[in-house]
Amino acid sequence: MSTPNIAILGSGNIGLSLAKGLVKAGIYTPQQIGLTRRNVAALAPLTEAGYQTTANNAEAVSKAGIVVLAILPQQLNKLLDEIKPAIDPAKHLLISVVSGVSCQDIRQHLGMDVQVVRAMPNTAIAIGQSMTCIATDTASNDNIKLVTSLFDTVGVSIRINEELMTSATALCACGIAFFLRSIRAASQGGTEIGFHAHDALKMAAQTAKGAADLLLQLASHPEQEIDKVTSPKGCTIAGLNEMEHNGFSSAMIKGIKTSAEKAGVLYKQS
Ligand SMILES: NC(=O)C1=CN([C@@H]2O[C@H](COP(=O)(O)OP(=O)(O)OC[C@H]3O[C@@H](n4cnc5c(N)ncnc54)[C@H](OP(=O)(O)O)[C@@H]3O)[C@@H](O)[C@H]2O)C=CC1
Ligand SMILES: O=C(O)[C@@H]1CCC=N1
Repeated sequence: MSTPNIAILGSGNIGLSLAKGLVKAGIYTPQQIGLTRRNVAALAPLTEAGYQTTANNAEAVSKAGIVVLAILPQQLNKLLDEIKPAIDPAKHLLISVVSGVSCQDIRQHLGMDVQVVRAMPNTAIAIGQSMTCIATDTASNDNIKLVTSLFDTVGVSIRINEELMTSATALCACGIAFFLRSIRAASQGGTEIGFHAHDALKMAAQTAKGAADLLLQLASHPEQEIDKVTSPKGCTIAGLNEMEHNGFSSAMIKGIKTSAEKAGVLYKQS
């Protein structure tokens, strides 16, 4: 079965990352992807690259089988009102990456029984390295498989219960920023102890990549790998303990909890 054409409504950070990731993975050609935003002129380079760009969401929906909602929570209701006349529940599958909005919220606003699957990717989707969490309430197994297979081409995906989607948002989608800030902080430390900024950043990023790969490739626990680094009376444990005295783990845990709480109210506050 060939994958239906896709319309990405909201071509911002995550919408464009998804489009680029799908093309890079060879699942779609740019010509099979519709991209929308109100300021369509900003999509000129994408138009040149062959994507179907328009400011008309309903038109994009009518040309697609899969419709990705990639706008901000506060922009969702207006967009749903706009595309409602173009949606055919027998033809369309909706994939929502919008944080804090349930499948039921979307069906309720549309007033129709269309199939909705939520996906929570992160921006590493642009390079095929997303951690994507997938959830639904009423979508068919075939459609869940279709969405999973799509996101499997642009990273790793897992299916979770829908009530955990706000937690997934914090840990994986926001998480990219948390780990990037950690790498940035490490590079700032590196510069203070003698490296040029660009060297320090490269060294910190590759070190972070190695740490992540140790866990993923060896399926080991972080503390098991940390124990291998911390020589008795050594410099690693001295640095690590200093970080913990300053609340390193605590700051990460509290930040993730705060993000999850915020993700849960984004739509209700909009
Ligand atoms: N950024 C991330 O890492 C992730 C984001 N998400 C979720 O994805 C969604 C989008 O986030 P993000 O990409 O960061 O946000 P952006 O603000 O970067 O992108 C939103 C895009 O939607 C467009 N837009 C707004 N209203 C409309 C409309 N009525 N019709 C068509 N396009 C419209 C905007 O362009 P214009 O103003 O020109 O219309 C903009 O390009 C959010 O719900 C977020 O929670 C999920 C996972 C990760
Ligand atoms: O910051 C946000 O609200 C969005 C959701 C996850 C990543 N970015």
